Amino acid sequence: MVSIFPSYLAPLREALLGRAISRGLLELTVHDLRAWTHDVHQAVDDSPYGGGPGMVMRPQVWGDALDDVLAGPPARLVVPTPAGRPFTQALAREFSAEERLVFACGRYEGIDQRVLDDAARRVTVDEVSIGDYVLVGGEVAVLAIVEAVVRLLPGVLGNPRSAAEDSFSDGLLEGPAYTRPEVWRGLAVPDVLRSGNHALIDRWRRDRSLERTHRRRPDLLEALPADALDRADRAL
Ligand SMILES: COc1ccc(Cn2ccc3ccc(-c4cc(N)[nH]n4)cc32)cc1
Repeated sequence: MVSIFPSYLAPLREALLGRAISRGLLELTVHDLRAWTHDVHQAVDDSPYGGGPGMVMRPQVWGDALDDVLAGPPARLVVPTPAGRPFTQALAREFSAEERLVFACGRYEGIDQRVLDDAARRVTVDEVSIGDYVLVGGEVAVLAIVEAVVRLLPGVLGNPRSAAEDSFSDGLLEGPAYTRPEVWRGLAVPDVLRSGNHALIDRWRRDRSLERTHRRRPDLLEALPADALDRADRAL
């Protein structure tokens, strides 16, 4: 990863991801973009051609940085931007199959487009958005993307079932989850979950997922392949 705020990416070395690194399941290197500046002010930005608010990150510094960081085994360059294509669970799976990913964290109003155009001559460049809202820089997006990708790597999650079955894997939202106590502040756990009847439990969970998806994300239902919903689903 390349950033002018390398410490913003320190959380990637905590908890589950930190353990995955110490277990050798993945390697993480964070570079400070300013290492590739040569002027005393270590300038990384300049005014935008055509005018407009804010500053744009200079191509020379990013070009030199990516020349070095992209050298070595083939990598895919991931560049978070509000103007990117949506980052989805499908793209997370695609990224998780890559041997090497390089993340360019922009700041200001973004990176001079020629940096991405030049990189695209050598590697696959993915400009991705993590949602329809504007952040201040790419680091938070990289934290989200890396977490979504690394949890899919074999051995990272204690329970591999959870990655295979988590929401968005079957195209629906996760339903409600419960644990002890059976009654908490007058609220009881749905009886079916304590029935031990796993066919009934699976049906109940599927119904809750369908209901929630229908209520909160009807777009996901529309996107389901025709054969994804069985007769019982449709009866809901
Ligand atoms: C209007 O154009 C703008 C362009 C960039 C910015 C700030 N900024 C600079 C680099 C950078 C990288 C990613 C993102 C981002 C990604 C998502 N999903 N939201 N925001 C934001 C970023 C503000 C405004």
